Amino acid sequence: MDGPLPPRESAKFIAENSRDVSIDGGGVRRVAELLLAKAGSPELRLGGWKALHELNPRAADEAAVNWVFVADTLNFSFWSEHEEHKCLVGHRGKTYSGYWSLCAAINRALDEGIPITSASYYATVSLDQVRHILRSDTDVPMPLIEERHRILNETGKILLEKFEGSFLNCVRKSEKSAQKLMHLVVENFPSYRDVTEFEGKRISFYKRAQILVADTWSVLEGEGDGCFKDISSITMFADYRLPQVLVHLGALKYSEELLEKLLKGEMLSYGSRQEVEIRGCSLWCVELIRDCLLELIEKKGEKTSEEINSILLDYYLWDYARDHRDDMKGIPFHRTRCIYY
Ligand SMILES: Nc1nc2c(c(CN[C@H]3C=C[C@H](O)[C@@H]3O)cn2[C@@H]2O[C@H](COP(=O)(O)O)[C@@H](O)[C@H]2O)c(=O)[nH]1
Repeated sequence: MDGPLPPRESAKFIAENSRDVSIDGGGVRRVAELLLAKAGSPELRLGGWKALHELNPRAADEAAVNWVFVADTLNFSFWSEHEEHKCLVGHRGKTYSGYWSLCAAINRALDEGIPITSASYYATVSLDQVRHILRSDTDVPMPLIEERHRILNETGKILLEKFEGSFLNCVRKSEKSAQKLMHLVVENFPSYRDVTEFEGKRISFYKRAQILVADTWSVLEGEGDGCFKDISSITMFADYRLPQVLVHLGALKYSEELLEKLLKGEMLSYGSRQEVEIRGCSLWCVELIRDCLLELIEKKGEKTSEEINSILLDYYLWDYARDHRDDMKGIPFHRTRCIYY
């Protein structure tokens, strides 16, 4: 049986058949114009991954690559029932929520001498130890702790068996191809298989596999083993924040019925029609924004030092969503509880 449609083709197919989610051409252009003003700035450059985020590793060595691997293996489902009542992690004097609470917990464990980024450790780490490592400073634990424990054991064992315990060996097997690395990850690590059905077709988003490739490219600063010749083939990462910010910016629109459902906080199951439409249209929307932005840069005759790709647009929009949390209060994010994003 041949594999699912790749993410970009999946997104195009979904956008062409979507009922409750649509892309707004005028909104796409306005977002591209917003980003044009940022072209060349640190927020839209590869170096921003380290420069703008103090929890990300500074180094570009094997340990840093293995830090990225364990972070992206657990990079899912941080949203809480009530926004004001959520998991928080304090680290070196600052308090972090959401995805950053995971990174803070990883760095806190390393500071405590717990080798959480070593496969030989997390392949057999116990549930109680994982509860301790990911502990919250509030009475709200990080969601899906049992799943995180199961995935750590499963992933650690595979990394030991197939890649001598280091994700850098998996990166080297990709021979500097982002696509090959993405496929190596989904073929070998079951928790990364973000695949579902839409209108009778098998489709894929591979959100965590794609962000793993992107973060590997970023932590290696696009050099050496991280110099992926096809890095621009990686799409944005279909999570629950990007749709929210794209709706806020007017590039994506929900039907009345869907908006009402989301405002009530109703859950959407992974793989349900509306959840797939939200993720697929968001992905396709960012592809259109990138095309429009590259056109505007071309027209302006501006040569940006680095090629703008969907990864850098995604990072920018995700950080934008973080920085504009209050402005976005009226726009609901979709609530799906799963291990894929
Ligand atoms: N599309 C997209 N989704 C991303 C990220 C990241 C972290 N990447 C940062 C790290 C280094 C780089 O500099 C990036 O800035 C996490 N997520 C997803 O968001 C959700 C968590 O959201 P909240 O509850 O607000 O923390 C959850 O689904 C998580 O999987 C991204 O970049 N793009």
